[in-house]
Amino acid sequence: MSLVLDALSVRVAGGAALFAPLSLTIGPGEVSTVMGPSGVGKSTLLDAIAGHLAPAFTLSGGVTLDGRDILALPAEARRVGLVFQDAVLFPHLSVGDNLAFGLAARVKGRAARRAAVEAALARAGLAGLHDRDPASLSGGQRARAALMRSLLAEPAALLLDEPFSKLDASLRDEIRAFTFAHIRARAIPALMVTHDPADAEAAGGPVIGLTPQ
Ligand SMILES: Nc1ncnc2c1ncn2[C@@H]1O[C@H](COP(=O)(O)OP(=O)(O)OP(=O)(O)O)[C@@H](O)[C@H]1O
Repeated sequence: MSLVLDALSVRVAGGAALFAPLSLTIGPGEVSTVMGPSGVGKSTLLDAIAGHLAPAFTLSGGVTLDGRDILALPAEARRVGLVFQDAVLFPHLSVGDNLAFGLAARVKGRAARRAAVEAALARAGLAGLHDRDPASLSGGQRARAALMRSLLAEPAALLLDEPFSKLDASLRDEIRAFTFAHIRARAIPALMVTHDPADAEAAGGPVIGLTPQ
């Protein structure tokens, strides 16, 4: 599974491109990092790939995932997961129901869905917390649950927008290692936006500097 960007560029409708066209191939289990000045369009780049581009922008270039052109597809058909720093759990659902919300549609039947959620909770070190209220979890537990919810949807690629920046230092290393281990285990390509050079180093993949056009 590879994610390929071909001269991808975004412009404000009727205006100039935000950044120089970007071409990039991200292989299975690889995490490429995008860095660049504030406002250059890093979050907008991820939105464009995920299919959530605001109407104010227009897109040029191509994006393929596993050889399939995804730009013509609606967001929900792209199989691209997006994890961001403010990823929150739905407060009115239990922790387990939050994860079940992300569960791929192919998992049918109540018992099978419950088993898949329990297994994911255990993998995230959250065993026994199925029925808990999200507000009763620690910040690190919430971050792991939100990440698991994204992974349970079985995305074919994962986009990470400053995923660790709200975590305190003691948690950051743990969640970072957890996230990258899961990306490798699932052999999906990932693209991460960050301002933190330590994130890029831990990701281990290429670092791309996004430059204003
Ligand atoms: N709806 C909009 N209409 C016009 N311009 C917008 C709109 N939304 C965002 N922008 C502009 O698009 C540019 C890209 O924003 P974006 O959030 O992608 O930057 P970023 O590189 O992720 O920044 P940061 O590092 O600060 O998060 C910014 O200059 C922003 O002001």
